[in-house]
Amino acid sequence: MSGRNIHVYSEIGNLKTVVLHRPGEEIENLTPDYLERLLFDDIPFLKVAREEHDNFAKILQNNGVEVLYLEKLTAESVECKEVKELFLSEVISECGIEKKEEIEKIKEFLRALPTKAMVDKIMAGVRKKEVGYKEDFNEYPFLMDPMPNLYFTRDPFASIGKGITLNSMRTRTRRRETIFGKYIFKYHPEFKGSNVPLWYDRSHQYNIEGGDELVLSNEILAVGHSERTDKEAILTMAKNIFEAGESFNTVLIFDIPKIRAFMHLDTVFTMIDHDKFTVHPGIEGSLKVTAVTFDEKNKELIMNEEEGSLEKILSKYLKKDITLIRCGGGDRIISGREQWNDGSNTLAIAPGKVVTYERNYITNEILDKYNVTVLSMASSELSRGRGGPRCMSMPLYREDL
Ligand SMILES: NC(=[NH2+])NCCC[C@H](N)C(=O)O
Repeated sequence: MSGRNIHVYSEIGNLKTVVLHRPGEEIENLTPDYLERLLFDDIPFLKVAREEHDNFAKILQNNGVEVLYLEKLTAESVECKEVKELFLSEVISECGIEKKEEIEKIKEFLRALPTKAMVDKIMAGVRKKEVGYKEDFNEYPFLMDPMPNLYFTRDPFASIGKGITLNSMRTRTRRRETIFGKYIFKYHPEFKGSNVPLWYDRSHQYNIEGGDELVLSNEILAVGHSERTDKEAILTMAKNIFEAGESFNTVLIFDIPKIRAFMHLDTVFTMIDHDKFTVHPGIEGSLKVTAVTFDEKNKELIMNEEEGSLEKILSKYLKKDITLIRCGGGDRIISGREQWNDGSNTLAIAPGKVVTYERNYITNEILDKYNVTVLSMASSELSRGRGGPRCMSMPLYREDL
């Protein structure tokens, strides 16, 4: 089976391969009691969420993108007995079960399933009654929590250059999601031989999430210091990338407000063409940008705080005039509404060709006026998880510009 490589040196190069996760039974395991802890604002109707997601996949496939599914890649990675045992032990060890008897029961229950069904069940969560325990109505029903955020494949691991960051997620509910990427890149028949370099590892103390990681060019990265990502993690990742001799020579750290609406940099800022970005006006006034470079001789990072407007800073580093397209046109109400529904979270599948949510029709009309090709999709149910088309996708291969 031929090896696959990671190759992502821009946000806009023709997208050739992407990882998605089709919303699973984990969505049906959401209830009001746990919505906040599980990072959802409402309970999606799974049937419709799947229809919307299938349409998303079809848009990509109709535009020449190979769609891989996280759940299938994981099942293919843990098929062999030894790896499956390692995987089961790691997944169970991180779900907070303490009693040895419960650990053995849930391991036996999962081991007995066909591999793909086992992966689907781990993602969906395991209830106490599924392994033979009595459930009182008022007690917590899960032995293993559901992972409803898995369809936001942008965050647990992120492709940069030839490698990935295997991320250390901020919240407990999303931490186990990174185990899937760990086993795919270590054991999947099409990846294990590629020795994909890790620019960051899930075991590291400081947090970083993929929604904060943007590849602006083959030299420049932009990373959000956000509600979910620590500056220390960005610096560790930067040093690993610089020392590996990749083509990147600068990491721009965007210090953005630490609030849920702006949870990741890509909720307020995405690249859509060689010289165009969408941006939420809510970050422009207070934005602080720090440029991180590398002193090869002393093997040290150098940090310089950038002055001036976002356009000026981007123009300086991308060496071209930059246009910022404000989500919602800059109107306080429209921008607020459309940013909340991920109007700034565009996925570029080619230069000037993006996937967006149809509900953000004002921003879409503005993009059209800038000659951006907009492929819009319904998202009434998907939006309840508070993520957009970029959140729901992790590129593995983009053609160079
Ligand atoms: N790249 C992104 N903007 N991801 C959005 C993730 C949404 C998810 N409910 C969370 O809070 O983590």
